[in-house]
Amino acid sequence: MNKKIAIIGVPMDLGQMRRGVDMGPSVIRYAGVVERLEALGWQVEDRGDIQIGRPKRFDVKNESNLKDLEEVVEANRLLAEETAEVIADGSFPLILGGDHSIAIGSLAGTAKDKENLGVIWYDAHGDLNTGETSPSGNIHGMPLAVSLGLGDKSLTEIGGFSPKVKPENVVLIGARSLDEGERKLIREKGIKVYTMHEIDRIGMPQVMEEASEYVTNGTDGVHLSLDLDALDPSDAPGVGTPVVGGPTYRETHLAMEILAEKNIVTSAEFVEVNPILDMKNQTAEAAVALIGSLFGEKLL
Ligand SMILES: NC(=[NH2+])NCCC[C@H](N)C(=O)O
Ligand SMILES: [Mn+2]
Ligand SMILES: [Mn+2]
Repeated sequence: MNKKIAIIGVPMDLGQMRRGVDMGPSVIRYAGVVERLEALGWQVEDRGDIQIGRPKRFDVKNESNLKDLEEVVEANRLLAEETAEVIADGSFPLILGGDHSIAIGSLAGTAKDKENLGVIWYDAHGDLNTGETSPSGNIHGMPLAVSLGLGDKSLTEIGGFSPKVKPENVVLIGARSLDEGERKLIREKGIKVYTMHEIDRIGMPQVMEEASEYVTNGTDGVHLSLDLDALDPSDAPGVGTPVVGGPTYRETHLAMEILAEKNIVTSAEFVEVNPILDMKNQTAEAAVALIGSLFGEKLL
């Protein structure tokens, strides 16, 4: 990792139906992300927020079963450009969501000029739906499929190339809620998944050892996409699609610390923090603490 971090806020809430996740970047800043990173010796530039269009009415699906598609496409286009710019400038892009649909733009930006980007998808969900398989029409359930080149063209072609990532360079960690189409896709593409079963069985340290090895094998960078709903809802209640039985705050810290030790992550995003559903900003504070660990914070 270099010593420069560029923060990009993406106040996106159109990829799902719970309003409030657009305040995510704001509450993560309020929880002290810049100060936390500066205290670790990083040079931090907060580039402010990506502009998000407002639809006349929320949640209107198009014929391909995609809600608020136009606004999601436009914001991700802007995010892809901004992310690529930050990387060209020699900084580490740290993207703050917003719902998980923004991973479409951040991966379009980070995968530009990279043949083999590795991806760690730390999430309760697979986010591997397309318009055809999605039970909800919510684009936040689709970004990983889009990045693999699957789904609506207006999404896959953001950044002017597709796919952004190859299935063999992706690892899912923390999965415990997958739709039928997602399971099928995982089997078909042979995508590596550490479900809660594996985490319970071999423990987080072993999972992170193996996953780190896996995503660095033949890759030219590693993007960490961390959905706060990966954590158990008792530790991260402020998310729109909570699923019981997740890794704890402590296990997730350990995961971040292992990634810091290995020094393999080249870009990251923290998404789905929704202050309306949160308890006294607990989830935003968890995000900031995890970001601290990812960037090298230690107690002693
Ligand atoms: N980024 C997320 N929280 N995604 C949740 C997706 C939930 C469900 N699989 C769907 O497609 O609607
Ligand atoms: Mn999720
Ligand atoms: Mn997600």
